[in-house]
Amino acid sequence: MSDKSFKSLGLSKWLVEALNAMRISTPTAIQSNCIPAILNGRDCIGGAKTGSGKTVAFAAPMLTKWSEDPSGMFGVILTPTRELAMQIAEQFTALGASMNIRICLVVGGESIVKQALELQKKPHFIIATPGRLAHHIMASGEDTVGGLIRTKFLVLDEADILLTSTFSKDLAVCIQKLPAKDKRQTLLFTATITDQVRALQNAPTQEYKPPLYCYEVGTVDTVAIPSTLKVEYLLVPDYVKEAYLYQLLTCETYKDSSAIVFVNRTATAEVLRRTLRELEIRVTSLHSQLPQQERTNSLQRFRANAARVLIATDVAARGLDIPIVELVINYDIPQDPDTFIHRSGRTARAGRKGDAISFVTPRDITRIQSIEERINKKMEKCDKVHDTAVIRKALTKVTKAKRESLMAMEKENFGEKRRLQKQRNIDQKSFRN
Ligand SMILES: Nc1ncnc2c1ncn2[C@@H]1O[C@H](COP(=O)(O)OP(=O)(O)OP(=O)(O)O)[C@@H](O)[C@H]1O
Repeated sequence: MSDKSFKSLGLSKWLVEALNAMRISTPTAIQSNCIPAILNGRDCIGGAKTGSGKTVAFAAPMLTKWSEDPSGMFGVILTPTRELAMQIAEQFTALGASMNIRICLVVGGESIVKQALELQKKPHFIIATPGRLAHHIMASGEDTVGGLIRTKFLVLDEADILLTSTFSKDLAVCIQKLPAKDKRQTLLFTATITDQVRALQNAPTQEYKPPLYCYEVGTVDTVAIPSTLKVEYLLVPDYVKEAYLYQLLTCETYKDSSAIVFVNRTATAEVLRRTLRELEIRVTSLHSQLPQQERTNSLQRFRANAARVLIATDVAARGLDIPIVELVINYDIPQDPDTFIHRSGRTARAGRKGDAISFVTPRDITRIQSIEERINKKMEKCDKVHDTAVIRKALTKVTKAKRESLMAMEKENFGEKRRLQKQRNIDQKSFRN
């Protein structure tokens, strides 16, 4: 937190009131540094840890400028996942409610026709995943996407991943429809600034103009995770991972905690969801193989605490802001240390405490070392599950539940080889739209 007020940073009075109504009254470091620069017309790279208020850092100055001239399409905000786009759209809607703000959500899995009709009404802000916005640009007429040429702002939220090859084609289509780099402001935000993002400061590209104002709070050379986040590991033999998970979720410390369990594959998410449900844990799941309506419902149930545990792939790793989450479990260790930072950052947000526990099998040692090096912190050994007799007792129950889950999945043809292959492919592309 800083000693400045939002008003002294130059935000409009109506917006300061809207922020205060959400109990956001003292700017965080990223906010007090980036808001004046953006209001001054600068392009900006903003790097700060997970849960440190980056959304307000880019939204508030844009909303202030928009309210001075609230006409036409004003800003485009691109994010890697549908759920994150939905969350940002909700925040913009809430902040701009008193000013009759018009927001259009453009994400995969929803009606293209409905989105095209909304785009024709010239919303003030478009919050989109690159794949679906690119689709509209290529498939719709000027009456739908023509207004994009007058937008004043482009935001890349989770900029590091949006600048990777996964998104490059779609991003290029979107950018080519926006005003040239000198005629718009470009804002890039992430908790994990990569060299590729940082390089934009010095090297002009066709799409981005230096010099950018670049502000990084504690993401380089210091610990890259929030100070309120406790990181621990649990050594787990591969064949009893489910029993350890059950033990951890039902141990004295976490038996009532909201938890997200991250896995690397959709098939694992499905087995775990069914197994834990058999074991009477209130569980739901989020991954790219679910229909969009189910994804949305699942997340809503978890946000509302109707489900206590969310089993998720990396579609849930970035940006999601669910204050009740107290525990993140890395059931599978991610390959990229930055993914660990984003996953773990689903807890310990905005100064709250949270725990991230990683299940480590002998195969994962190298990955854990890379993560510790990246976050600049050693993980401590988790002492919540250590009694082998207890694990052995749980094992019988958990093995039975898992067997029943697998049988049910087989009956529903979930285990079919071709389908699993498709899942693997889609899972790799799960960020695309
Ligand atoms: N100045 C503030 N004071 C108190 N709470 C704040 C402030 N700014 C933002 N918040 C709250 O902090 C939480 C985290 O903010 P936000 O989601 O923007 O984090 P983030 O930095 O984008 O994280 P991530 O890297 O995970 O996307 C939100 O619930 C938000 O409402």
